[in-house]
Amino acid sequence: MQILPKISSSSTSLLHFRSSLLLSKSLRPRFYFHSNNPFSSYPIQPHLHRSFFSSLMDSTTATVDLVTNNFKNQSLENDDSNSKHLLKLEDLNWDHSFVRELPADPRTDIIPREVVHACYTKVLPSVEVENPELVVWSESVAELLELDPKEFERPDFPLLFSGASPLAGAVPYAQNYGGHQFGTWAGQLGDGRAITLGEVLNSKSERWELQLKGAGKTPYSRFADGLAVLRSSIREFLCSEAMHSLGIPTTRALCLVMTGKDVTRDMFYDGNPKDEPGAIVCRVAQSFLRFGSYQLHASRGKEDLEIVRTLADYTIRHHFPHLENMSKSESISFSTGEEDDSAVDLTSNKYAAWAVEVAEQTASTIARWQGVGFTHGVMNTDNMSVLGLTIDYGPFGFLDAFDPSYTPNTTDLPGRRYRFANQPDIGLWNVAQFASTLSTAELLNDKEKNYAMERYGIKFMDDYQAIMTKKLGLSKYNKQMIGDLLKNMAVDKVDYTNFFRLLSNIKADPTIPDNQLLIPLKAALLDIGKERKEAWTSWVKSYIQELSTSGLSDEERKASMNSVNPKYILRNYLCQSAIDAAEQGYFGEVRRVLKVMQHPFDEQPGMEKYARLPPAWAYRPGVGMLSCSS
Ligand SMILES: Nc1ncnc2c1ncn2[C@@H]1O[C@H](COP(=O)(O)OP(=O)(O)OP(=O)(O)O)[C@@H](O)[C@H]1O
Repeated sequence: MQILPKISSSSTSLLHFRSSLLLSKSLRPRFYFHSNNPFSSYPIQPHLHRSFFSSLMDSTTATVDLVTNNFKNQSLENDDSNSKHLLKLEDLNWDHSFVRELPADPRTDIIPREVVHACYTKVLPSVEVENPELVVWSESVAELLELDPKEFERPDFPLLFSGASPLAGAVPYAQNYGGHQFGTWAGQLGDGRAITLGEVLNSKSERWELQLKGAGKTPYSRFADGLAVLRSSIREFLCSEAMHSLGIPTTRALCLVMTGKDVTRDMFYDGNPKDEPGAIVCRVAQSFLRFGSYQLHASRGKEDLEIVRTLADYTIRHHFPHLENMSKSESISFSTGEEDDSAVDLTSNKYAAWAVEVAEQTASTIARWQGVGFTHGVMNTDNMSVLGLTIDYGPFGFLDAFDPSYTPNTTDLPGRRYRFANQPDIGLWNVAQFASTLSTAELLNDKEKNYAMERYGIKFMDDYQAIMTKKLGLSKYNKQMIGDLLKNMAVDKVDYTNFFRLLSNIKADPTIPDNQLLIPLKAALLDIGKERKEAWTSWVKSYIQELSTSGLSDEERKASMNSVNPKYILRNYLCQSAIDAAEQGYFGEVRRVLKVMQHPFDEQPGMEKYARLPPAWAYRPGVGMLSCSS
């Protein structure tokens, strides 16, 4: 069964949007060129209508504090200096709730097959290794597990984290899930090369799932080999850690081990496969459950709807426990528009409250992607975390020259479905699939489903506006100013990261003569002609005027802007340099890039070369744009 919700394209105001959601029984989001979304300055598919986001732009207010607080919350987890009792690997406190509480595949072989009525299959890592080596590790992830950093020095560490030797206490399994890929239902997918070792509880009762990506075949491997190569593993390791340091919810990475065995890959899908070094990343997250984990069972008809409910209960119990006992005082009431003015009472249905949280967390994460210019590249529903984490670092890319139509994925080129500017709409499309799944399982009614989707839109715009307001150092959201800026940036292909970092050097002094206004931005506004200089000068003038109302000193504003505008971003070419060195056996560069990306907002004297624009070689195939071959 295909679950395809619809959203009316005629919604031009928030009210209209709400009503149209209510009117359509089966909701199907469509993808629009959003004339009012400042990211979409240039039409990609002009024949399509404008985005529903345009209708929300004027009706939500941004609060700068929201962003400040969110960024603060993200860094809390490392603030546990008082509770240091460090563990050996053997002492980890394994929990295995997933295996205990959810239906299992009765078989444990790895023969590719449809696995029905089950959320997972117990399977052991089967990857072959030859003198495996530890390439890089994250002490900050070890801290989450309360793991002694000395454990990384153990001679058996590479064997344990390639899966070649069993880790005491682990009960490995592969998860079963499905998904929509590029908008089409793909059926069962599952962990074809990721094998979970189990969940570890730390002393604060935080749950962390450990998963080896590239550890060998599972029943979900279909025709593939269950393996991963060094280049994609380095990209996943570095980017997940870099995203965390940028304050963006993400899966993490504990370590990366090179197997010592080659893996054959056709990197450009051009019929020229070659051998590449194999590798395994140990990923860590509170949970790797995806929208597709629920979708798969709902797609299999009535008999399996009970599994959707069981999985929903499991997820709420372990990952949204505050919803189990929500009291009336926390209730949120919502008027759904002219046609049906009754309220959605989230206290009467925990699944509705859950769907809203999933929608909002997804929206919030995507707003942060837009803020730093991150393009995921493969936002299929099997890559949408139910915790709103960024998951699956395939052909991702951070924007260099600003281009709203940028997609890092060569497979995405014909339609650019996953282009930068389209990510907010795709997020909604995916949330709609998730909400429809819950509604198919009779956990949500139509009104609750619509409400979850509407909350996505509102939360996205609130967070996005707050982020952009802070990036520019403004006291309130200014749609016109931000829209004009992004238009200028797109015309002149201005580097997204460097521009915002330099912008904080502008002084809020209206007496600065016109011919000096662009001096602070010189390094970002390269090669612009006279006419463009005029456009930029005019923008900077209005910007300075707006700044003068902010009440902040130049120094205060600069400090605040620099806390959200990174100096260092994991550009694809930096990943590639680290990969090239590692493939030659030199791991120092991967480790150095990790260190730099762990402090993206700091100046880091001596490391300036990691903030440079991409060199000419960065435009060669396989660096700035990648296929899914990994
Ligand atoms: N080399 C491989 N061997 C077996 N299965 C694979 C392989 N590569 C991808 N898959 C499977 O293909 C599906 C979609 O691939 P996707 O590119 O999202 O995977 P991935 O990068 O392996 O996964 P993840 O989403 O866990 O990061 C998933 O079911 C995945 O497990």
